[in-house]
Amino acid sequence: MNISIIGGGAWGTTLGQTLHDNGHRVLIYDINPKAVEKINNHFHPFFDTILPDEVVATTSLKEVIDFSNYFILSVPTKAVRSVLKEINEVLNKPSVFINVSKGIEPQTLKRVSEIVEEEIDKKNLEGFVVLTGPSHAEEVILRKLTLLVSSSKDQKLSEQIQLIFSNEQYLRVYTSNDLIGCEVGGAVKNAIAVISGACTGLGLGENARAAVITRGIIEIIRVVEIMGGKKETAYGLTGIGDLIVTASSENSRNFTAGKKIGQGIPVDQIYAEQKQTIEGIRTIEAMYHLAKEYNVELPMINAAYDIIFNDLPVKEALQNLLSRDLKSEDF
Ligand SMILES: NC(=O)c1ccc[n+]([C@@H]2O[C@H](COP(=O)([O-])OP(=O)(O)OC[C@H]3O[C@@H](n4cnc5c(N)ncnc54)[C@H](O)[C@@H]3O)[C@@H](O)[C@H]2O)c1
Ligand SMILES: O=P(O)(O)OC[C@H](O)CO
Repeated sequence: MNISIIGGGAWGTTLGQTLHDNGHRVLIYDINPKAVEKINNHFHPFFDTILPDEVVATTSLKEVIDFSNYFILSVPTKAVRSVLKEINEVLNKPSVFINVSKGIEPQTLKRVSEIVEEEIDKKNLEGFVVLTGPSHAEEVILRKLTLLVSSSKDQKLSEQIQLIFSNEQYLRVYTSNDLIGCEVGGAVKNAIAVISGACTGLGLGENARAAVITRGIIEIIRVVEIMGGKKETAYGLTGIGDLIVTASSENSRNFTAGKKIGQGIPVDQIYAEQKQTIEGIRTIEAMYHLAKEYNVELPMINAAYDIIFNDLPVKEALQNLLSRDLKSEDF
């Protein structure tokens, strides 16, 4: 198959290699000419890896649209709406959108599937799939074992995407019928990973990390349920699985950003120093608004919001969390 990849960063380029491994032809589109040049010189734009000659890139949106009717969305979530508007202006055939970005729009609380439905003309929207799960690009590019989940309202389509991405060497894809749960888990785990990193930056230890991960899954479940997903989905790869890999890894951009927050580094400086996408801070903003709008209890996310957006010192935020009424853990 021909498959178009929108966004040739760490993840999009890595998936390009996987699709090539699986016998597909890929064309990557990126707004950044330097990334495109690197890929066309067979270097991964972020990792020290030589790419297969057939993994090629372009800065031409028209070229990537003409190339196929399967589009992988691997730009940061904040760019998804604008890039879809641009695609919609040129697109003239029914197409499938496979989202691999992980976030929720703070202003609208929309998931990427909803943004796609709003921005792509109905006649050209053949289907939507989210492909998500615990997957550091650093490992997938080295073909290290990884499990993902493909989910769509259209079961046949999620099975097709499962087949396209799976191989017997390193990548196994499961399907799920809970699109909302998969989208929400993948997004909210980034917010919890920032919080986990902040604990490490503050000098707290593994006890604190285990506590953040465990109470984090409770906050994820609350969001999944309020947004219409199934809580069981959060127990799987797209929830607990992705939370573990992100909230306990120095490879994670979200964990690393959180660590810097814990060390008292201002968020503007973190964004300026970190070239790659950090989704979690924006998701903390989205979840803070969701908690207010739907009256959901998200104490860790609210504390993180106060640190990042209201300049509350990290130690004070922690003190506030610890001085809440004592309660039972019974489920
Ligand atoms: N890196 C990973 O390990 C990983 C794994 C799974 C999912 N993700 C998710 O994938 C998404 C992308 O992450 P990444 O790590 O590849 O980020 P990245 O910063 O490495 O790459 C993003 C790319 O998108 C390009 N881009 C930005 N705006 C664009 C636009 N309007 N048009 C075209 N290209 C544009 C950038 O130039 C950049 O090359 C994020 O939502 C992330 O959470 C990342
Ligand atoms: O490096 P991060 O924090 O963006 O996480 C990457 C992936 O989402 C892990 O599944």
